[in-house]
Amino acid sequence: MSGPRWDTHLEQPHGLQLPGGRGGQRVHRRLRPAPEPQLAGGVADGAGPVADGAVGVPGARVHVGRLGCRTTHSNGEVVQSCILVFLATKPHVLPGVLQEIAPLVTPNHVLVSLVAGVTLQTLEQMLPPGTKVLRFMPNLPCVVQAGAVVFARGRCAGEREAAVLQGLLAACGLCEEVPESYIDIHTGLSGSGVAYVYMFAEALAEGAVKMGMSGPLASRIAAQTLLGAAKMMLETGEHPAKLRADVCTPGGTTIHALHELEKGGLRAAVMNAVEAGTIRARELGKN
Ligand SMILES: NC(=O)C1=CN([C@@H]2O[C@H](COP(=O)(O)OP(=O)(O)OC[C@H]3O[C@@H](n4cnc5c(N)ncnc54)[C@H](O)[C@@H]3O)[C@@H](O)[C@H]2O)C=CC1
Ligand SMILES: O=C(O)[C@@H]1CCC=N1
Repeated sequence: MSGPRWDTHLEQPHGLQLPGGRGGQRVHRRLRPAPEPQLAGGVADGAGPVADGAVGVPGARVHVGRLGCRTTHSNGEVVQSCILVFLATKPHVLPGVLQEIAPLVTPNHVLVSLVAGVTLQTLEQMLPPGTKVLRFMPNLPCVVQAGAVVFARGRCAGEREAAVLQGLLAACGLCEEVPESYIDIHTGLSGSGVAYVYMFAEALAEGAVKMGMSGPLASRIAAQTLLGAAKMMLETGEHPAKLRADVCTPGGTTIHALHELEKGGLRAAVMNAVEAGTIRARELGKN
C-alpha cells in the first residue's frame, strides 16, 4: 500500500490518531501546540492529518479541533492517513477495532496501544504478521507533565520506534521502557495508583477538618504534603522508610500517628490494592 512512510518521517511523525478518551487525552493534552511542539509541528504544517476515531465525545472533538487536527468517524481513514496510530479504546472495544483496521495495516505502520491488559502478543495476533506494535501505560498526572509512563515493544518494533515513542511520551513525565510483564504491575501501582493517593489525600484533609481546619485549606496542605514528600523521595533517592524514620521524634507526634496507621492496616491495604489492580489488568487482557 502506498501512503506515508514511517521511516522517512520518523523524527517528526506526520499523522497520528490522537485518541479522544480520557486515557488518550491524558497523553495528547501534553502534546498540544506549545512553544516547542513535540508532535504538533507535523500537524500544524499540514503535512498530514491527525485523525481521531473517537469524535463521538464532544469534548474530545473540541479539544483536538483546537490542536488544528482533522477528525473522522472512520478508523479506516485514520490508518490510511497516518503511520503512527494510537489505540485508546476500552479493552472490550479493541478487538472490533483491530478487526476493522487489520486489512489496512502495512509494514510501514506503527501501532501503539494504551489499552489496559491487552498484551503485545494479542495485538500482534490480531494484526498482519510483521506489524510494528508497542504498548504503554500512562497515568492521570501526564496532564500536568508529572506522569509515570512505561512502555514495551513487540517483536517487530525496533530501537527507532522505541526511541520515537519514548521521545513523545517523555513530554508527559517519567517514561521508561520495561519488560512487558511490568506493564500490568505499573497499572496496579501507578495507572490506578493515583486513585489510591487521592483517597489518601482526601482522608488526610478530612482528618484535619475533623480537628477544626477549613476544608479548602486542608486540601491544599494535603496536596502540598504529598508533592513535597514525593519530591524528596525523588531528589534524595532515599528509601521512603529512611525518610519516614527521619520524621519520627522518639515519643513524638509522628510515631503515635504511625502506630494508628499500622493498627488500621494501611501498609497491607495498599499492597493488596496494587496486587488487585495488577491482577485485574491481567484479567482484562484475557477477556
Ligand atoms: N482512565 C485512565 O486513567 C487510564 C486509562 N487507560 C486505558 O485507556 C483506555 C481508554 O480509557 P478511557 O480513556 O478512560 O476511556 P474513555 O471512555 O474516556 O475513552 C474511550 C474512547 O474510545 C472511543 N471509542 C469507542 N468505540 C470506538 C471505536 N469503535 N473506534 C474508535 N474509538 C472508539 C470513545 O469514543 C472514547 O473516546 C482503556 O483501555 C483504559 O484501560 C490507560 C491508562 C490510564
Ligand atoms: O481503571 C482502569 O481500568 C484504567 C487503567 C489504569 C487506570 N485506569
